[in-house]
Amino acid sequence: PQIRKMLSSGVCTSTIQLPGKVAVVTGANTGIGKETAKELARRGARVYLACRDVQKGELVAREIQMMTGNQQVLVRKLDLADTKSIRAFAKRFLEEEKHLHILINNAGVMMCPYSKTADGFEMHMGVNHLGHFLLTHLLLEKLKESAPSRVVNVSSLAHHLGRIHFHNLQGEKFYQSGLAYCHSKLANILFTQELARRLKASGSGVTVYSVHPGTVNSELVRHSALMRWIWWIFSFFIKTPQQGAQTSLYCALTEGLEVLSGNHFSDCHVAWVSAQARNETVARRLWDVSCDLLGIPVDWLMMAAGPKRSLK
Ligand SMILES: NC(=O)C1=CN([C@@H]2O[C@H](COP(=O)(O)OP(=O)(O)OC[C@H]3O[C@@H](n4cnc5c(N)ncnc54)[C@H](OP(=O)(O)O)[C@@H]3O)[C@@H](O)[C@H]2O)C=CC1
Ligand SMILES: CC1=C(/C=C/C(C)=C/C=C/C(C)=C/C=O)C(C)(C)CCC1
Repeated sequence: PQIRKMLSSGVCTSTIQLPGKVAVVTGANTGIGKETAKELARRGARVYLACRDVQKGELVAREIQMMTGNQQVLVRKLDLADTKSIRAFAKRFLEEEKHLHILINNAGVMMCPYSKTADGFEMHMGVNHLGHFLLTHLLLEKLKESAPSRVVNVSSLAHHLGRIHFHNLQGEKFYQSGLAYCHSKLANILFTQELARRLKASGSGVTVYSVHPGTVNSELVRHSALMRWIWWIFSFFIKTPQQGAQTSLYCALTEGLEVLSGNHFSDCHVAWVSAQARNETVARRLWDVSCDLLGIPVDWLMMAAGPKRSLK
C-alpha cells in the first residue's frame, strides 16, 4: 500500500464547477484523456472529445453522458498526424463555438516503429509536439477571447532523456523509438515555456502548464511488448487513468494558478525539469523551426520574445 500511495499521489481538490465553460480534450477516447474529459463534464462544462477514431469517441461520449448526466459531450474528428485534419477540426470548432476556456493537449503516441505523419514529420514529434503546436495556434484567438483560459500540455518525466536534435528532428539520420518519445515530450515542455513567456508579455489572460501525469496504466504502451509486460507486472502499483488525470485537472481548474504559467507539474505540484527543458534559446529555436515546418508565421503571438533569430 505504501508503494502504491507513493506512486499514486496528487489529487485535484478544486471544487470549481464549470457551467457555461467550454473545453477541448485531445485523445479523449481512452486513458488519461477520457478521465480528464469525464471530470470536466461532471463539473458541467461542454466538452469536445477530439479523437482520431470518431466511432470510439462516440461510445465514450455516450458513456460520459450516462455517468455524469451532462449531455454536452461532443465528439469531433481530430487526427494529429495530419495537419489537414487539425485545420478542419479547428475550422469547425471556431465556426460552432463562441468560447474556449480549457484546451487539454493530451493525445500522444509512444515507441512507434519509425513512421511519418501525412506531412512527413516523424510520428512522435509530429503528433505529440507539432500537431498540438498547430492546434494551439489555430485556437489561440478563441482562448484569448474567452480569457481567463488555460492550456494544459501533457508531457512526461521521460523528457529528462530527451534532446532536441535540430539536425535530425525527423529522425532520418538516426532513430530510436523510446528516445523519439522522450524528445517529443521535451518539446512539449519547451513549447509550454515559450508560449507562456509570449502570452505573459502580451497580457492575454491565457495561461499554460505542462504536466507529467505519473506512470499510468493505459494503452500508451501498445507499441512495445516489453513495456506492456512491465505495465502488466506493475499494474497494481501504477496509477489508474483516473489518478493520472489529476494533475491535468489540477492545472486546468485550480484557482490562483495563473502566476505559475509556464511551469511543469507532477502529482499536483510544481516539478523540476531537465536543464535542456529550461533552455530559453532552445525553446525559441524550436518555436521558430516548428512554425517554419507548419508554414505559420513565427510571430503569431504578435511579440518577439528576445532578439531576432535565424532558423539555421
Ligand atoms: N501512461 C503513462 O504512463 C504516461 C502518459 N503520458 C502522456 O499522457 C498522455 C495520454 O496518454 P495515455 O492516456 O497514457 O495513453 P493512451 O494510449 O491510453 O491514450 C492516448 C490517446 O491519444 C490518442 N492519439 C494517438 N495518436 C493520435 C493522433 N494521431 N491523433 C489524435 N489522437 C491520437 C489515442 O487515440 P486512439 O485510441 O485512437 O489511438 C488515445 O486517445 C500522452 O501524451 C502521454 O505521452 C505521460 C507520462 C506517462
Ligand atoms: C522499474 C519500475 C517501474 C517502471 C517505470 C517505467 C518504465 C516508467 C516509464 C514511464 C513512461 C514511459 C512514461 C511515459 O511518458 C514502475 C512501473 C514505476 C514500478 C517500479 C519499478
